[in-house]
Amino acid sequence: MIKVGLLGCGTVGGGVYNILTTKKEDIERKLGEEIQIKRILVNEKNKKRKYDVDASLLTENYKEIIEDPEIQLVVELIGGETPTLGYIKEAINHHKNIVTANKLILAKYGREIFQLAKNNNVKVYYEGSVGGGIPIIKTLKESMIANKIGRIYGILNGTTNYILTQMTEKSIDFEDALKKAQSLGYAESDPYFDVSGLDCAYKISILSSLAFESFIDVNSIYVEGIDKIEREDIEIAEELGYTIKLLAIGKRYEDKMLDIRVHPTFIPKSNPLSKINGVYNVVQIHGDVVGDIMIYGQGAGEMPTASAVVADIMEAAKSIKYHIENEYSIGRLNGLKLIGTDEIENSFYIRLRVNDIPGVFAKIAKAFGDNEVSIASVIQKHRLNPVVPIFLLTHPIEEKKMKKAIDSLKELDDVIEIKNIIRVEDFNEKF
Ligand SMILES: NC(=O)C1=CN([C@@H]2O[C@H](COP(=O)(O)OP(=O)(O)OC[C@H]3O[C@@H](n4cnc5c(N)ncnc54)[C@H](OP(=O)(O)O)[C@@H]3O)[C@@H](O)[C@H]2O)C=CC1
Ligand SMILES: N[C@@H](CC=O)C(=O)O
Repeated sequence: MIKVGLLGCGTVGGGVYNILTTKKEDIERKLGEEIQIKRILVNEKNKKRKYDVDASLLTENYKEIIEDPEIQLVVELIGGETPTLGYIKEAINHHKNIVTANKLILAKYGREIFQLAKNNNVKVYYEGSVGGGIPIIKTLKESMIANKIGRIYGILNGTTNYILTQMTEKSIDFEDALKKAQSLGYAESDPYFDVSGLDCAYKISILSSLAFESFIDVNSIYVEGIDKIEREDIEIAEELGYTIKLLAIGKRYEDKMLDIRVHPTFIPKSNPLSKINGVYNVVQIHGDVVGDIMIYGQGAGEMPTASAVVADIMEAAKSIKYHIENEYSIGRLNGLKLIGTDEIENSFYIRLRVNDIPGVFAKIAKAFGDNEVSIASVIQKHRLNPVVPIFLLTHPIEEKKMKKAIDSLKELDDVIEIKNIIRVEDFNEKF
């Protein structure tokens, strides 16, 4: 019998408890071993819970789990950095294997945690940390092991994808869509992490560390969230044949450089990523042997995430049962440098408000240099006003050149305000 301690019994922890108790026999049959939850750490023992959790298992004292010699596996589903990082490290020092869905901890402290686990000859499993129910960690670590990965595209945050879909399809406001995502259990306890793009940055740093075998410092990733996206941007994107998604990008250039970033992106409607809606996430990977693969599923929520966590628990139990040694972990190679976004060439969508005077487009186009702007248009419904919104779509241009052009736009008297700038991904690069 493998005895497990759960840290947290909220959205995901509750789902894990439910699966481990209702599918107990099934799990034992598949594993050839019983899994027993011995203790569950929560913040408040007397809180009303969704599932009928055996009250005798609940504790508010983490030491009852971490210092229990019978518990071989600790499943961390509290989230955040404090007190979680300390609990994980203490558990490893007590020779417990770890399962976690905590992307923040892995992205920020992964190297330290994996080293500590190696020193203590225990393992850390983290399938639930990226893409909810999508088996993406296993895909990268095992199924694609023969490949050199050239590129990863991911829609990796269920909350923001749900919000953008609601804003696009149902014309629901940002705030209302966020409230719905929270009530469905998709959002982080502080939804700032979702909306700001940080959650997505943690996830792409974990995937990139695995794919490019090079520990990625999450603080050096360019991150932009969805908080500046307005309905107008979504409508224009639709008219132009694009959908706006919060896209995570990881690209390898010539074994020397990595381009890793997270930002709202215009995705052509012809690309399958544009069709991934609601809480669904997707990861598209290019490997030199297999070519492109795409894997998608629900990226957040109780049961999809619990599915990934229970898979990890079962794998950890198997490893404990058969005494399988700790193998490699993320970040084996060094030396790949991150490129700053200034060096990267993209097309850009730019929305501004200008005085509606003859010749205003010509002045704006001049700021970009000849031939850099492919489409410039007035948003027609505002045409009778003296100040009108317009948008531009540039040809591919280096970001630093685009910024220079924006600076010169700001100096034009007829440009009242730059409302939004969004990158357009063309998906045509070859790896
Ligand atoms: N929700 C989702 O869709 C997904 C979440 N994740 C990750 O899974 C983890 C858990 O998320 P989620 O289940 O949504 O979080 P919840 O907020 O729903 O649950 C957190 C749990 O931790 C307990 N807890 C919080 N603080 C403490 C503390 N200081 N000491 C002891 N227990 C504490 C809470 O106790 P109590 O119940 O008493 O309040 C609760 O049971 C996070 O790392 C998150 O990023 C990953 C993928 C998807
Ligand atoms: N808040 C996250 C939860 C899963 O990681 C999301 O919305 O994707």
